[in-house]
Amino acid sequence: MSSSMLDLLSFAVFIFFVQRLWIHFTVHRRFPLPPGPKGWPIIGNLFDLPKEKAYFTNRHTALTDSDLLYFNAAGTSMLILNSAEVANDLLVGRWKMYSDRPPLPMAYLAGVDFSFALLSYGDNWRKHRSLLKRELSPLHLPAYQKPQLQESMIKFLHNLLETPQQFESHVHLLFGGTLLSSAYGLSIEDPGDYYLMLVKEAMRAIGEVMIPGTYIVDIFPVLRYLPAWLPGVSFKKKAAQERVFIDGMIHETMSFVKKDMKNGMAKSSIASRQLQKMHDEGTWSEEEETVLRNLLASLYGAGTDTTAATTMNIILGFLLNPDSLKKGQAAVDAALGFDRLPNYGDEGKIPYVDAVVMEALRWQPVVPLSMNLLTIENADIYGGHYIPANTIVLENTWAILHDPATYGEDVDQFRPGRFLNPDGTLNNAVPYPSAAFGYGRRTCPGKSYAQSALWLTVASLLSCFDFSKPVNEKGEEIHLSVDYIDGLITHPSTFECIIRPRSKVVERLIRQKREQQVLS
Ligand code: HEM
Repeated sequence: MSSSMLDLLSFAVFIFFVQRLWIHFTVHRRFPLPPGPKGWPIIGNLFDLPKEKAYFTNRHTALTDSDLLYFNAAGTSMLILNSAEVANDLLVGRWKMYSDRPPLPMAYLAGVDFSFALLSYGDNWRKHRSLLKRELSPLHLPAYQKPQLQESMIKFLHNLLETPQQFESHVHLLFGGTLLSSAYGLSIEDPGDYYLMLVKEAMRAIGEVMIPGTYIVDIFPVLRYLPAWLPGVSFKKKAAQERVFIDGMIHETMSFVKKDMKNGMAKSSIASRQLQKMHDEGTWSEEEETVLRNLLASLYGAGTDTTAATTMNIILGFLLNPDSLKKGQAAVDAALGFDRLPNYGDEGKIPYVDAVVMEALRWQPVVPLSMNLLTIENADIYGGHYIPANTIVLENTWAILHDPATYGEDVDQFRPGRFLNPDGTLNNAVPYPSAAFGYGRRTCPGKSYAQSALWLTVASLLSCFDFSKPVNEKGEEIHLSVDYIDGLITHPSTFECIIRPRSKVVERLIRQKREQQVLS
């Protein structure tokens, strides 16, 4: 290294420490960091970070009078927001500073940088978001997505009738299959479908390269420039292996649509409609197609496990609180009678169904510690506390939705009735659990789609089936012991449930509808 380079480097180090000292003696004296456990030199709170159920632990570690909890994980600042008030103040009120995503070097090496959900906030993100809005806004749902969900629901109910013990797999097929059909026009008939396996493999790969703290390149990003043959750089080999599945999902699905469009056989889908629109309006370009392709590839991952896990929570809620099942069935029967299945024309007419959806989103939020949002360049001062630049901000959705002051003392129970007035109408004084979908600019763009999908699922399950706990050889109910599996999306561990059609009439209705569907 030349002496001028060394001089420059020494100067940069000098400036860095002067800046640190200045912050320490001026800013921190007036504005301390938010409360948090006292850390060790250099490693800070690295060993204080909860290894599992962080959302729960963070709420309970939060120091008395503050809803902020601060960790310094070996130099990386992390801030947990434990109340709706601070989440609103920062993520909504100061969205310009709190809408980014942190860099994920390992995930990028494996090709996950395609994902809309991980894009940095800016023009490219806006382009993706407005395209999605065209297809998933509440205004557009009735044209394409709702008829699609209605179709898939018949297949789902029929599957439950045939093999009720495989209900978990049927739930995944319902939401995954519908999204693949909506996005690409794919008809997914069974869990072994080629495209379904392709996206599932890609999801597994994405999950593996995004496990925090697993790959050294995530701690020292500069290592990504080293050649793969060097010792200690095996993460590059792993990234290349997983990239095959991830690229496969992005490209093969889109190739399927383009081939069918060329042959004039393409079914209506987001891909076919948007590609056709680009060609009709003369706006097609490689770049526009890439935006569409990457956006669509993000939907399965963001939309399947979230809705499926919420549905599993609903079934679990019915088992743990059979009274909610009885009340729900009575409400659906009163609105529909006994000679037809629910449809979207019934939306808004059965408050108990809305209450079940809201309660499931609140009771076990499937993203309990919402994704990371990062202050971009600037530090911030909030509530008398100094928040350093580049802080990873995590919103504790679980804590927000388990606040007894908002939802009552029995927040840990599944009780849809908390959202209802005594006369059975919706009680607007109890807030909708919107925190389940995030705050600010990065709030979930699939919210309306998810709500509609869950609404029809709940109405259909209540109308058609009975759910009960499994029994032992003496006919006694077996105690349900269900744990929650942490991950990008939290879901209940596998549990058993007895599912039976409520009547011969409903059984016949489902079979008739399915037969018509297969013949058409
Ligand atoms: C019960 C169902 C769902 C829940 C609870 C849920 C929740 C969330 C949450 C908490 C976020 C992060 C928000 C933030 O960063 O602050 C998110 C982002 C996202 N969700 Fe959902 N989601 C659901 C269903 C869906 C569906 C069905 C789709 C698509 C059809 C979808 C697409 C997305 C996308 C693309 C993002 C990334 C947005 C961005 O980064 O700008 N989600 N969702």
